[in-house]
Amino acid sequence: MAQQAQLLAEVAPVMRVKVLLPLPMGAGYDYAVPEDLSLTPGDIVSVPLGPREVTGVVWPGGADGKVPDEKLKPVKRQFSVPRLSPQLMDFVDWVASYYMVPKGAVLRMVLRREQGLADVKGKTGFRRCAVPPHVKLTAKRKAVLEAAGDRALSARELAEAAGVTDGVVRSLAEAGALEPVMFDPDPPFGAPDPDAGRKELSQQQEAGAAELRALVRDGQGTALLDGVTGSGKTEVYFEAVAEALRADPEAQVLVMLPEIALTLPFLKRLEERFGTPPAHWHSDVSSAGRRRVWKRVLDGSARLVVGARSALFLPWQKLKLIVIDEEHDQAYKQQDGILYHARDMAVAMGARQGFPVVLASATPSLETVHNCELGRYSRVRLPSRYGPAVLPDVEVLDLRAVPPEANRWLAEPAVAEITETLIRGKQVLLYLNRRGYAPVTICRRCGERMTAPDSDTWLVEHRYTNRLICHQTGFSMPKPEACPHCQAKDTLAPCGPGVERVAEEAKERWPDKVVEIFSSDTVEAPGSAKALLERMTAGEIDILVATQAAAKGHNFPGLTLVVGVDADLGLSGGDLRAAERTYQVLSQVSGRAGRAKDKGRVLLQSYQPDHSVNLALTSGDRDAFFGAELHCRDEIGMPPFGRLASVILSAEDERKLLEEARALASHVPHAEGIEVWGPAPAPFYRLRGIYRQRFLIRGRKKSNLQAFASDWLAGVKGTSAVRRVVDIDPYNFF
Ligand SMILES: Nc1ncnc2c1ncn2[C@@H]1O[C@H](COP(=O)(O)OP(=O)(O)OP(=O)(O)O)[C@@H](O)[C@H]1O
Ligand SMILES: [Zn+2]
Repeated sequence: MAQQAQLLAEVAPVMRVKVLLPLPMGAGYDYAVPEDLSLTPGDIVSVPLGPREVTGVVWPGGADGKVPDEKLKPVKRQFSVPRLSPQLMDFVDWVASYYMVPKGAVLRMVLRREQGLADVKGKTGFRRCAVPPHVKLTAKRKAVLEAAGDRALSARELAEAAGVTDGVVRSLAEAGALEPVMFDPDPPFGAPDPDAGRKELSQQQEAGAAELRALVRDGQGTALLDGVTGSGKTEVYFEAVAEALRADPEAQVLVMLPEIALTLPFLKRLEERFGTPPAHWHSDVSSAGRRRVWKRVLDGSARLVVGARSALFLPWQKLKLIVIDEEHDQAYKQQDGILYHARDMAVAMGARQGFPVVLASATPSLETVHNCELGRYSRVRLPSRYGPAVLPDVEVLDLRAVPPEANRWLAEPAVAEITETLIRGKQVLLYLNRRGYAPVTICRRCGERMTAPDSDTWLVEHRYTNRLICHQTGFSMPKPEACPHCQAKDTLAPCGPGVERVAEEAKERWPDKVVEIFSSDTVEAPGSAKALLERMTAGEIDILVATQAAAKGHNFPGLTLVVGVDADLGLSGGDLRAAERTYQVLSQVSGRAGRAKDKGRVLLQSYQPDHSVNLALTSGDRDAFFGAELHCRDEIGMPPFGRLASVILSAEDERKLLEEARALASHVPHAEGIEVWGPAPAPFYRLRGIYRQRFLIRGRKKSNLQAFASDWLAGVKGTSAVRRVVDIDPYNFF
């Protein structure tokens, strides 16, 4: 018997599992399971990899058995956290195949906040207690005692609240005047209450809400909430959120916003509506804050999450609804790393896992409009503004007839209307989607255009910081006194307007008014954006000069006039979506005007007053514009009728780049309905010293571009000198 058992032990195969690591690798590795562990797919483990120890996940599909037993390394340990859900792992696999990237690279987006796995030690906090009589109370100590409450705060928090150093807090605690308590550094989030702050809905809103509630009860499908600016889309989709939370006490809901840093007021609104602050996920959130969200999403206790696109890859346990606000926004497309589109991935995730998705916008993308027309998405309309507010009048100012004076950017009729608005005590928004002072800096003597040293991009003058900055790479330098080309002094002149220059003009024209600039340069920290928006909301700013950053979702009750300083700006360039985007931004910006009782007005300064975008904006006939745009796209077989993918080659060595581009060009496989254009140099051919060439693949709607691209690229051997990136459904060709 004993002999037999020994024999069995010798031949019994080692238990193995496949572990996927968050590294750019397509498949996982096999590892041996130590006897004291029992592992299931989804378990988060730590394994040896060369000299390192790496966190990975036991992946479905089983071990491949390629490595012989004796070479197999054992799993080091299993983290005592809930396992990843099978749905999430399926999603990782699917994203990897759709975007042609290794699974491990997608897993890295899930495990990025793996510090959520560390057994974080409880922190000591301090709270108020009876102060022993012998304790001397200085002013600083008194401030600490006043700031202390029944809830424990860390020494740092308490010190900050009292405006003293940590030392003061600690010495008080040592003297027994504060009670030390252990507290969880990642406390669970409050349970959202679906009925906490429900607003009375208008009839139109109630009808929309009823449709969305039905969608949630159905548990599947995508709906477009298509409502004009100020119609109360947010209030309406809150009802869908409430329904999902109500239906299942474990349900998790994700509300995605394109730019959360600028949307802090939104968190407040959610808190009021659901009675507790939501979990908040974004790159600007502190790493401790993100650790808390990650951990609490994984254990299922974070049920309401507001996040940027990367929130899609949180370790969801029971996701039951995703809402994507401003669904048309291109910020949903990731521009580096894995080039995913968060809206498209959310819709795909909902369809695969069987939960509904709500897309909200006043200016939906053509893709979404088309999907509604095909009946793939349902459409819920909110055609009028909430309450007494009505949509603004839009007028185009023909700059050919009334050009602004030299080096000025506001035409006479716009100036007159601004003056009149200010006299009435109302606010004005001057919109220009150009950061900085002037987009181009030219030498008046030799005509040299200032460019970045290792890029083909122009440098933009920023007076605010007195630097020349490249908006593509972030390169910056102080503005030189002499022209680097002809060495002449003081000849570098700004050319064209940026927000800073328009603000300068506004200050000159209306010297007693408060003029502020809202752009990503002037409001870098989320806190300063918030402060500026609050001042604008409170009516403390008369003229706000703003880029797109101000176009999204803000409510300024005193704002009645919006001037598009250069409404043509978005129309130039060979971009497929130029007209669509320009239309979207201008109507979002216009939507800021007259959201309270006073009717708003919008003036668009343009050299192309008859462009279809301007006609659609003035007539308010959005659907006609979309119809015409869709027709065009159909004729040329472009999305949403056809499909695109681009292959971007980049290298420091221009010769090797061109060689590889030529080799690829001569090996394009033949495939029915698929065409390849290029290679063409990227618009900024040289960026940070890297040269780039691009191919564009166009196929039919049902073409498998992934298979085509992978065959093609596999057929031409690459070199390590040339990087290849495939962008599926590309948005920007840069
Ligand atoms: N039923 C309601 N009761 C009270 N206030 C409402 C109601 N509906 C909307 N509002 C208010 O009207 C304003 C506009 O609503 P909301 O921000 O939801 O509109 P929106 O359609 O999302 O607008 P936009 O597309 O411009 O961001 C908000 O201040 C909101 O609080
Ligand atoms: Zn010069």
